[in-house]
Amino acid sequence: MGIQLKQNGLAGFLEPEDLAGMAPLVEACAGQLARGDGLGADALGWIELPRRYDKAEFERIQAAAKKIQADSEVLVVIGIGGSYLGARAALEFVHSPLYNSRAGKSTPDIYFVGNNLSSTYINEVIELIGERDFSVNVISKSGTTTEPAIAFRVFKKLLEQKYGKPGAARRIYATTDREKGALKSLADAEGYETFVVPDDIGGRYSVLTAVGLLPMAASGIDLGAVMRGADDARAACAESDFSKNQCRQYAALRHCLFNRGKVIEILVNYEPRLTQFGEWYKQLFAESEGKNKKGIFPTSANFSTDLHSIGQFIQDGSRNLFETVLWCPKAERPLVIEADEANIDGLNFLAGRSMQFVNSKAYAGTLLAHMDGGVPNIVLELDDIDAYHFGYTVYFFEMACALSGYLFGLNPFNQPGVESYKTNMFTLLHKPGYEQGAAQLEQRLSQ
Ligand SMILES: O=P(O)(O)OC[C@H]1O[C@](O)(CO)[C@@H](O)[C@@H]1O
Repeated sequence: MGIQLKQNGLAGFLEPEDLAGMAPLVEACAGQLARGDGLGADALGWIELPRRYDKAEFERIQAAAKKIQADSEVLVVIGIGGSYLGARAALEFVHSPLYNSRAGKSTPDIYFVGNNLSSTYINEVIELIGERDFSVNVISKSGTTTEPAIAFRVFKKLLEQKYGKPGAARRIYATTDREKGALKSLADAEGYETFVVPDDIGGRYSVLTAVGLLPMAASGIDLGAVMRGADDARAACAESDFSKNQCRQYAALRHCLFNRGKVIEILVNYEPRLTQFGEWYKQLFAESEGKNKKGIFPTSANFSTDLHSIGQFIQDGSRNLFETVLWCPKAERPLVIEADEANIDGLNFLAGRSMQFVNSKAYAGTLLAHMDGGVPNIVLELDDIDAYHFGYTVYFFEMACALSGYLFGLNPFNQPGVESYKTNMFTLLHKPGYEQGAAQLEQRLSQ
């Protein structure tokens, strides 16, 4: 159960001493995290979360999910960044990227909005909801982020038109700060049920709080299994013997590769259910590591799909890449390739083979080809792609990311760089308090 780290894709790129040499540094970082005396120490609530989560709130989340399932055909989840990526990843990881279209499903369709500024997208979601009953889960730790705030205005109004103000209030669930922020004030004033993003857990580390758990529960995901997976990962990631701690080894290996000029990590999967997990991973590592002109640039690829697009570059382009492959040998729903009498497509050599067998050869063949092309591969093997492994994998990456940030000497729990675009956008929008400098920005744009 859990994740197995495989290093055969590193042969020829790293020596055993490389890993051994990193061990004391990683151990020192792990010690700082455990003692809480490193950078960003006020944001370490995620470390013990799988065993110390608020059980009363957990019950309330499940009760709210039951109510949503009973009175809504659609749940609109409003949030951006860490306030939506984890829930979306969970939905696809545990159910399917085709979750909303599944025949005979008794849980609500789930649409994610407030994660862009496209009016076309919002209008399309409104059309998709149509006359159906719906509820809204608005999620924002700060309670002030522009994208979800605009989307919430739209969907709040729709709910109020359809159900009246008190009826709408019974269909709005707000996940936000315990005390402060515009969303908390609004929720208190209007009487929405609220859930908490704990003070000591940052947005991108919040998927195992109400932020991710309410949408997961509404979709029928077994929250107990998610938290069991996360707690098993917590125990495995705390293992003091470096040779048995796969999370610490992963953090060490990616840092060794960075030191060899491999400054881009591609998180690869061979299963469409993992595509959104790649999106969640990108925010986790990019906001945590990408600062002070340091860090490994995180990106993701979906194979074999992307072998037919960016595969060329990975094989043969600039040699500053490494891959971390999330591989699951099992297919939850197998499919056997049948013989065909005419065999015009020449595929009868595969007759009787499972599609997963072909997938496994694509994985093995690609691993070797990319190694031959100069791209080292770390493999993280999952036994299954289910609720338990979602919790496990989330925690494993959260810990690896925190360790990696400390290895770079960074605070992995802030994101000061995200403010620059916001400041410019607010200035250009003439938001009160941001008027200064508008003319200068407009002049630069007109050049
Ligand atoms: O939950 P909030 O406060 O709306 O923030 C959403 C996202 O925006 C960011 O703060 C970046 O602007 C992310 O770190 C965060 O996950």
